[in-house]
Amino acid sequence: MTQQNYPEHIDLATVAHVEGVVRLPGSKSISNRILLLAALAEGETRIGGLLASDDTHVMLNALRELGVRWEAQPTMDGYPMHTVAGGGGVGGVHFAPSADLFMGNAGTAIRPLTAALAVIGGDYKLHGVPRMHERPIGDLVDALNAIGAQIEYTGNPGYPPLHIRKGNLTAQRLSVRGDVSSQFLTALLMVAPLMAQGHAVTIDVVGELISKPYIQITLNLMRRFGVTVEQDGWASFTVQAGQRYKSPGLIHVEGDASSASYFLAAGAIAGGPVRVEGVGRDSIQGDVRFAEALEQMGVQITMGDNWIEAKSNGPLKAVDMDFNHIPDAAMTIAVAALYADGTTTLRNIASWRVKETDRIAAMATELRKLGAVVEEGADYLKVTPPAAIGSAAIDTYDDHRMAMCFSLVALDGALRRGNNVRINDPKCVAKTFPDYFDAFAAIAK
Ligand SMILES: O=C(O)C1=C[C@@H](OP(=O)(O)O)[C@@H](O)[C@H](O)C1
Ligand SMILES: C=C(OP(=O)(O)O)C(=O)O
Repeated sequence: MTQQNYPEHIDLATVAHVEGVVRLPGSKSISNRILLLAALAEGETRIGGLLASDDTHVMLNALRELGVRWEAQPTMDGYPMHTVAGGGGVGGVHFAPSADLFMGNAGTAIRPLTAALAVIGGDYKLHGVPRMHERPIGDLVDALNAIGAQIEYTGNPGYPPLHIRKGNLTAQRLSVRGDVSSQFLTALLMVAPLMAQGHAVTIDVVGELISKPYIQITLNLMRRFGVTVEQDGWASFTVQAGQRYKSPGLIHVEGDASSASYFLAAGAIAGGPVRVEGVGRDSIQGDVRFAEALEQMGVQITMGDNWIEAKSNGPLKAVDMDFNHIPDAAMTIAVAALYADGTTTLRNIASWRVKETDRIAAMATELRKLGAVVEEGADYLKVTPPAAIGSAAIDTYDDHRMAMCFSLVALDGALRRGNNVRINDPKCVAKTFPDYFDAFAAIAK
């Protein structure tokens, strides 16, 4: 796995100011979607800028176990170029007939692969780290089993581990709940062309769909691989018969917009300007809208096609916002709220409870350690900053975003020298950003 040699915990040395340019690692969401689409497509795909982290290694290793040929070659710009041999398109996808696959804690790997393997058929076991076995997958399994898939739970019903056997999928119409994770709909959309042989396939969404911008990423990348999806609002999606995934040849992975949030927030809290390169106005990721939230907090934001810059503009303004569209980057707002001039409310974030940890509970616990007054609800968080941020050792719950979010407070401590904030178990950043603390140290001068 992708481990940097970080110590047991990180204490930042004293820094004078925060400023600089950060070249972002590739987007996790885009990387894992492209890998699977490339494996399902006709022809060979060359992928520039793929994220190298635990989540993408899980997907790459699974594809290798399934007999998909891929290789990585170094390039002049420091990022490897991955080449994935396609599976021959719809009807021509030949995965190994059986495999035992470790999915780590990568939602973007287990959910789409479950759908793909159920549709392709074979004898597959999928399992992950203990937390993965607490993350729901029942809505996706129900949707697939209802149309003839053979997926069994080998642990607790509704959760991985899973055993997938060969089923007989024939449906022209299926439905899936959209209110626990958008990844279930993403998974079904990605395999819909494999089912749409001889007839169209329509997917109906039951319940209010959450995290909608991630569906836009899915549809955008499917289009890049030659498949268009007809959309009836957010309620139903149709893939017409006879479409096949075709390799676009070369495809480039944007920088990760969720990873960008920590650097932008650092610029917002501690001076700046801090510029991130790799995402900007042209991005297909919803999390670029984190910049809008910062703007509402009074931060000076400038944006180019492929970069975003944040500069502090005095103390932050407290906000009361719905963050359903950017659940990952919203965690960064919860920590930035420590520097606001009043109570910040994050609404409509229930999905936080079923991610790497119960993020609403974890965030509330750790913010309180620093002296904040936090009110926690089933789907919201209210953060009132303390008069002075205290010293604390922050626990990270094996959640990369907890570690990256709270690095902002460690930074504040290092700048103002009044407090000391230690980050326990920083290695968990390996899920999406293995050298995060090195990149962070480079802007804290
Ligand atoms: O499809 C994706 O790439 C993702 C969707 C989101 O999950 P939910 O749809 O479960 O909110 C997000 O939190 C996750 O990090 C990545
Ligand atoms: C929720 C996340 O990951 P996953 O793709 O495993 O759902 C995340 O990266 O914040």
